[in-house]
Amino acid sequence: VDLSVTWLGRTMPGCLYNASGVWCREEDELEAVRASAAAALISKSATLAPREGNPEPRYHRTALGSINSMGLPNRGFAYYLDYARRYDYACGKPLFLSLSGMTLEDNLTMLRTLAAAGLPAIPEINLSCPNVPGKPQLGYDFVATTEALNAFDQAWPGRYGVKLPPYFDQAHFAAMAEILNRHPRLAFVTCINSIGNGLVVDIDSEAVAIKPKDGLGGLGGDYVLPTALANVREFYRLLPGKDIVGCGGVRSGREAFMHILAGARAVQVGTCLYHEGPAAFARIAAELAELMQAKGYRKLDDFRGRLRTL
Ligand SMILES: CC(C)(C)CCc1c(C(=O)O)[nH]c(=O)[nH]c1=O
Repeated sequence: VDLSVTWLGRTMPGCLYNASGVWCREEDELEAVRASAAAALISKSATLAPREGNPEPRYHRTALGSINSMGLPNRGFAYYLDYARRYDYACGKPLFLSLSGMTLEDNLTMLRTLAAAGLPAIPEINLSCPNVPGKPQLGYDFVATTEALNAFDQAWPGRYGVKLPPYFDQAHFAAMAEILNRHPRLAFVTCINSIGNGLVVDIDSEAVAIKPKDGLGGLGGDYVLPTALANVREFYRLLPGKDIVGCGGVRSGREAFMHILAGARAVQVGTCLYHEGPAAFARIAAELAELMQAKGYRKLDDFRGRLRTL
């Protein structure tokens, strides 16, 4: 069984890697992912300046997944750029850098600096990044998204990707697709980021689970799998020629299989990785291979995007 993935002009040895934000803020975490069965790696969304992030508790696990309001804690763009300068690209595992500037100008500064460095690292720009206060996150503001993508095309000469928040309305899928399809160098979209502003309540303490935002936070894990699959499948249909990276609810070979069936080129693991660590990649890959073997599939192209409707 062959789990390799060819995209962005290269072949990665498998189809699984980390979701930005999980096991990727510090160099030792990135190195642990790279040394694992992960087939690629992506860094924690970088802002221009380092950030402490929100007060703790800011992450909480539940029986069905996770809630977080981390607040973009990261070492700052220069730290991840330095890692990208020293990275051994010949290892065959692509390095992605997630960017989440506090302003559009910061995103452009990071893109221009990365371009000047001339490295094989690929930017994945986080469209859940903060927008003007009082306005929705960038990915939910179609005018701001249009302006941002036009600016990214000017600041970055190569191929890039964006991390999308989940959409829940057919008109929103269509509106975003119309925008994304105007950008030929936008090579991939990663669906989905956490489902925003959930609220977890503890009935014993009669309190919320996390401190920031009076308990509101992004949901991950089992909670988000159907929404993640829907976003993968809709954008797979709506963005011909672009790759979709599946993210959301992957905890075994089964969910990885579902994401690829829905059209995913590669698959990211977040909440499950947070708790299991990088050993999760070998386990999930083995489970996926076993599932493919049982179904008579030899490679991912045998079933990618073949989700049947009734
Ligand atoms: C939510 C933001 C802080 C604006 C961006 C960073 C981010 C965070 C975070 O750092 O809180 N958590 C997520 O689940 N997704 C994200 O994209």
